[in-house]
Amino acid sequence: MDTPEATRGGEPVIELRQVSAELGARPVLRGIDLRVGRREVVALLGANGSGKSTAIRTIVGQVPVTGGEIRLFGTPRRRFRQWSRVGYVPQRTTASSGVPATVTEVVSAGRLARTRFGPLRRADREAVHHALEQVGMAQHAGDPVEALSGGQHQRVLIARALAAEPELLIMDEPMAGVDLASQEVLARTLRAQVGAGSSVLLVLHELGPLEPLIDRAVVLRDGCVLHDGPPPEAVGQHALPGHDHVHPHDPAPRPLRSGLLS
Ligand SMILES: Nc1ncnc2c1ncn2[C@@H]1O[C@H](COP(=O)(O)OP(=O)(O)OP(=O)(O)O)[C@@H](O)[C@H]1O
Repeated sequence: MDTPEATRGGEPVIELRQVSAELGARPVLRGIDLRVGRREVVALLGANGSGKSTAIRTIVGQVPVTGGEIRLFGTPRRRFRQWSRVGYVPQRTTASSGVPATVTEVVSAGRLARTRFGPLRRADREAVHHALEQVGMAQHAGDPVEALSGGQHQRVLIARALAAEPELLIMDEPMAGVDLASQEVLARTLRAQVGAGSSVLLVLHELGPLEPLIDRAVVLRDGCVLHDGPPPEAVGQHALPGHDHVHPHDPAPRPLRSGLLS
């Protein structure tokens, strides 16, 4: 009989087995396997449209699966309810979703999974403040989010995910369209989270400043897993032909040479 993963100390925090998903009747994920172990940092890479965001969104329940199975902390996702254990940073869209709110209000929303939608107590307010400090935004606590730069807004979204003190962070392109200073802050924040024992799954276009943190890379192409193993640099970019990659979130899209990532 197989030894259960949990008793080997390797219970995955995320496990996708042969997961398929469709968007608008179009197959976008075509049977992907993806595993994130406890304390592991996994980068999900691939060209535009390869299915990275869709994979992430199936995990957090925003896109239904048409086949296969997803487990979170060993529980089938359909039955998973412990969302305070998961911090999710969606792909950044507009600065404020049109709703007037302060930085503190947005970050406090991330705490609701812990308060079960009750009022924030002192420990909750402290957690919100700590999350803002981690991303270097405490001095902007009372600012309207509409007034923030793209990088500052991204830091706020990350603070919102951290406010629940999650064990698992799922981030969709946290570095996209973010200025260098904010990238450094995000890298530092992630380092601290990983040091404290968090597990991380993040969509990236380039490993960039996060490279030293990445344990493993899963590369998607056309909704299938093309590579699962060491990050691309380690397997040799030249071994796999690249092509120009245009980032959709860049204000002025420019081609990047990204080898295996394209
Ligand atoms: N609502 C939708 N309806 C139909 N097709 C969609 C929808 N959203 C995305 N798609 C298509 O699904 C495919 C996968 O999209 P997805 O956003 O998962 O890719 P991605 O790898 O995250 O790309 P990017 O790097 O551009 O963010 C793309 O071809 C996209 O055009």
